[in-house]
Amino acid sequence: MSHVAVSFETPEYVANADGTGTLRILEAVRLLGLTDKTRVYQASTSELYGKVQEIPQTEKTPFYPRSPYAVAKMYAYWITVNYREAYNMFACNGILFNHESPVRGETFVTRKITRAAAKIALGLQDKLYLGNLDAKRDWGHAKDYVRMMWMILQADEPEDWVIATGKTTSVRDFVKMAFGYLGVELRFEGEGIDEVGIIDSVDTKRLNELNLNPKSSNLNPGNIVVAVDPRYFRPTEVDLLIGDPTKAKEKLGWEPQYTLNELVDEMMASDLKLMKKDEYLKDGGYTIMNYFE
Ligand SMILES: Nc1nc2c(ncn2[C@@H]2O[C@H](COP(=O)(O)OP(=O)(O)O[C@H]3O[C@H](CO)[C@@H](O)[C@H](O)[C@@H]3O)[C@@H](O)[C@H]2O)c(=O)[nH]1
Repeated sequence: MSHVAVSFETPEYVANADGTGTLRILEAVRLLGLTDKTRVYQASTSELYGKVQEIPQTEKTPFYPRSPYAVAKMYAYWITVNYREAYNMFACNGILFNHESPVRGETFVTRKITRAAAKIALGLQDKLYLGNLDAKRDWGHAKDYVRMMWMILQADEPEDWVIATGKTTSVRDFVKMAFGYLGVELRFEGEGIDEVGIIDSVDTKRLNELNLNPKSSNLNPGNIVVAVDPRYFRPTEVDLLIGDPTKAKEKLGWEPQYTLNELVDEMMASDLKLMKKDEYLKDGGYTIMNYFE
């Protein structure tokens, strides 16, 4: 269970799956006598930092979890450390900051944005509704992070590691980057729940390059394509995350290979391709499913 907002609706389930679930795996290794030949990677998270106590966040920054998900993950973190110390188990926490890709679940904010931007470009959707546009995240490419998971398990000693890019970007700026891929410049106006994203300009040459038809798309200057829906606000929010991956770089030689721009471009290209299938079906007279968070 990895969705922070959903964890407020299912707090007991997340404690069981993400907290006690980790204990069950560690116990299985111990009780089966597999400690000497097993290496355990615990998918820890930057959500542990929550209401951040230090900027940027390192392996030494104190935790302040802000959701049932993060509290359950806090148990998972410490039980992993405890089994390492108590039973000499090769058990590690990878404290991964947000990592994204074209196969990210559609209810996480990056994918929700790239899918919607692609649908708006194809005339299949009018508007994208989001929650907190000010939230800032340290977004990296999942491929870089999964490579690091593997490196953590090959290390000489079991340790805990921060995996991050060291850069932070707001949700609002991520939206601008996604529309930027389409040759569209957005401007934001208004405040709080009245804030909207309006199309400032459209580069028709870029639309042609992408084989998008300006007439059937919803990309027209003046169109409101982003609005705020308070249903997506969280009872307690994590406002700012930015990690310091110095330890991983220096001790394991990890270097991320993707920039955020490359990640956004890859996600946009993939979602345009995916949504073109919907366009094809719609043109053929079929009903297009609407996907909502
Ligand atoms: N999901 C979502 N988030 C929104 C929206 N509008 C604004 N946001 C804001 O966008 C930020 C990122 O939300 P998510 O993409 O849902 O990710 P997350 O809460 O940061 O958690 C992800 O990253 C953690 C760290 O790696 C993971 O531990 C966690 O499982 C998840 O993958 C949050 O501050 C959230 O409030 C929206 O419509 N939907």
